[in-house]
Amino acid sequence: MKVAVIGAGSWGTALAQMLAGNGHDVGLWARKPEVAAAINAEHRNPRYLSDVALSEGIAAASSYEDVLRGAQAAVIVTPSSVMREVAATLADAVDADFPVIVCSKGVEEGSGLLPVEVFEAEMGNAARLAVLSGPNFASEVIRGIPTGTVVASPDEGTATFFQELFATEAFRTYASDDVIGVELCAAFKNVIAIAVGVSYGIGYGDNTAAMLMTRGLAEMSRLVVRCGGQALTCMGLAGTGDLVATCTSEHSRNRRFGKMIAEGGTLEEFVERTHMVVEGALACKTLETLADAYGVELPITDVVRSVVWEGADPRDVAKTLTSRPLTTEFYGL
Ligand SMILES: NC(=O)C1=CN([C@@H]2O[C@H](COP(=O)(O)OP(=O)(O)OC[C@H]3O[C@@H](n4cnc5c(N)ncnc54)[C@H](O)[C@@H]3O)[C@@H](O)[C@H]2O)C=CC1
Ligand SMILES: O=C(CO)COP(=O)(O)O
Repeated sequence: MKVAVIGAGSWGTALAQMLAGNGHDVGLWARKPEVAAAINAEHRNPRYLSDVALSEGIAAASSYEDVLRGAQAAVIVTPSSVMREVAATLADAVDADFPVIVCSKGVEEGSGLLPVEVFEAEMGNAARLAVLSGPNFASEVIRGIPTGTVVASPDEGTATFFQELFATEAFRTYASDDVIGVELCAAFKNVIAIAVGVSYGIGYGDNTAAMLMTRGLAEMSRLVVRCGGQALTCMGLAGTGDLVATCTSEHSRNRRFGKMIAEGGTLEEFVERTHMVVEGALACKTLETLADAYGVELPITDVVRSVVWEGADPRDVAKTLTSRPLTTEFYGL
C-alpha cells in the first residue's frame, strides 16, 4: 500500500524508512522543496540522519497533493506546534474514513487540546485516528536497533491497522485504547527530560536525576488520571519507557537543551544550531493549561517553565522543589 508521511525531520525520515522496509510505497512530505529534491536525487535526507541511505521506495515531495496521491493512510510527524494547520490541510485532501496516525509529541498551545482532539476538530471521525509513542529515538530506530512502541486509538480496528502497518522484528508495536494517557505521557516526558538536563547542568548527580524521573512520573500520572487516562499507561512504554529513554540518553534533544540552558544557553541558540524541535519547551506551558483546568499540581513542570520562559536561576528554583511541605509518597492519584 502507499502511505503518506507528513514531516521529513528525524522521526519522519526514520518512520518512512521503516514503512518502506515493510514493503510499502512512501510519499514523504518535506516542508522545503530542496530537501524533497535531495531525498529523491540522492536517497538521503540532507538535513536529518544524513548518514543513512534511504530506500528507493521513498518518494519525497513538498506538496500534500503529491504525497497523498494514491495513499491509503497518513502518518503525521511534524512538530506539535503546527498540528492544527496540518490537520486542516489534510481535511480538505482526504475522505472521511482515511486513517491518520499522529506521531508528534505535544499538546496544543492555548487550548490544551491533545493531538487526536485537534485532528478530530479539523477532520471529524475520531475512529480513524490514532497516536504512536514510545522510547523511539529516530537515530536508533532507523538502524534497526530493537525497541517497542504503543499505538492507541479510540477504535480497535484502527489501532490494529496501524499496529500491523509499523510492526517489524526490531519495532514491536502494542495496541492500546488509552489515547489520552499515551498523548499526555508523550508530551510530559519531554518536560521531565529538560528538568534532568538542567539538574546535571547545575552539577547535581544521578540520585537527583532518579528522583526527578520518579517524581516526574508521579506528576505525569496525576495529570493522566485527572484528564481521564489510565494510570497503568504511565507504567508502560509510552510512559515509563519513554521517560527513562529520554531522561537518560545523550540522544535526547530535550535533555541536552536542559543542560545547555543551565549553562547559560537559550532555546533560540539550540534550535539555530540543531534545526531540531525541543517539544518539552512548549509542553511545560501547554501542560500547565491542562493542570489549571483540572486542578492538578505540577511542581517540576512549574520549575521547568520558570527556567525556560521566565529566566529563573535553576539553583534558586530547585530549592522550591526541595522545600515543599513533606508529604506521603503517593497522594492524589
Ligand atoms: N527525533 C526523534 O527521535 C523523535 C521525535 N518524535 C516527535 O516527532 C515530532 C517531529 O520531530 P522530529 O522528526 O524529531 O523533527 P526534527 O527536530 O528532526 O526536525 C524538525 C522538523 O520540523 C519541521 N518543521 C519546522 N517548522 C515547521 C513548520 N512550520 N511546518 C512543518 N514542519 C516544520 C522541519 O522541517 C523538520 O522536518 C516531534 O513532535 C517529536 O517530539 C517522536 C519520537 C522520536
Ligand atoms: O521522543 C523521543 C524519543 O522517544 C525523542 O526525544 P527528544 O526529542 O528529547 O530527542
